[in-house]
Amino acid sequence: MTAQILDGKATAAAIKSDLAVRVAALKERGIHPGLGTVLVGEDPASQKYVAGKHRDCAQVGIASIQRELPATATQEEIEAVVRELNEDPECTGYIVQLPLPKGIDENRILTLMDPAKDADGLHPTNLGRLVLNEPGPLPCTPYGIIQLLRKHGVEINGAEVVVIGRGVTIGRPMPLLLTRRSENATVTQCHTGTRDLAAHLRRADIIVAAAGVPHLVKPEDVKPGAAVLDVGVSRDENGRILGDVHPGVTEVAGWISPNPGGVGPMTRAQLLVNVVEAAERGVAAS
Ligand SMILES: Nc1nc2c(c(=O)[nH]1)N[C@@H](CN(C=O)c1ccc(C(=O)N[C@@H](CCC(=O)O)C(=O)O)cc1)CN2
Repeated sequence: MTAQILDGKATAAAIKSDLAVRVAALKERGIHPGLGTVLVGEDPASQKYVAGKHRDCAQVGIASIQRELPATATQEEIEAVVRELNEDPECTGYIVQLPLPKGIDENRILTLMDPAKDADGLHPTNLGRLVLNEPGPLPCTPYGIIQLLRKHGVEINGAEVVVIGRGVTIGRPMPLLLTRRSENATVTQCHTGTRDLAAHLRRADIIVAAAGVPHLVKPEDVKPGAAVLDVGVSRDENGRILGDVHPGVTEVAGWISPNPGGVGPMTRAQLLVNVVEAAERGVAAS
């Protein structure tokens, strides 16, 4: 068996062309969505991701607001930029690119954001809304993964899903989304304390690998026909991406997300969905 491709690039392109129409409709009503990004330091991967987010904005007609600080920026300097974006009427939603440099209190920065402008769905209020099943922005990578599965007709309802990882952007929120009634999956969360990862993987209909450990998911541990989402990003000595999924898994799985070209573009598309939905909610409330 050779796995079918969960094509994030094509799926994200379709989402973005729908968003372009919605942005045009908002502009006709005098609403001009603008996405802000806060990038601290010179990490080449983060610079690339942020540049991609602004390229996407240009494609759908969302204005871009970019704030860059050096790696030496203090907690107070970053907080000042967050306060400034909270007040900026041109910025209808924004993100703080993670990770922040060592020594910076990331949770304090996220908490300081105006939850109504949190385009990442990572503010404690918005994570709380997710737990309570109330409307709000959804964390971009987890919701991008759900959309990727839905658009390719992969059955989530009743599926046994293994999520590997427990970070704030993916591992923590992913099970919350998958266990909503609308998705209805059964989730096992694995992490560095899991005793027998392979035993869990072998039972999974869907695997979300977000550990950041190159080739952690091996072909012999994947159930034939399973859907495998490769979220991990490590780099080889030439800067090329090494995913969490061993290339041999393609011969066993039913579905596989390429990396690059899978979950990354979906993360960016979902970010724009959050910006547009927040603007539309504003219209509905006015
Ligand atoms: N504030 C946030 N920080 C981070 C998040 C997040 O959701 N919010 N997630 C990741 C990084 N990320 C988003 O910012 C992200 C990762 C990957 C991509 C992407 O388009 N990847 C391309 C490949 C790019 C390359 O060659 O390196 C792909 O997969 O095709 C976009 C965004 C951590 N930080």
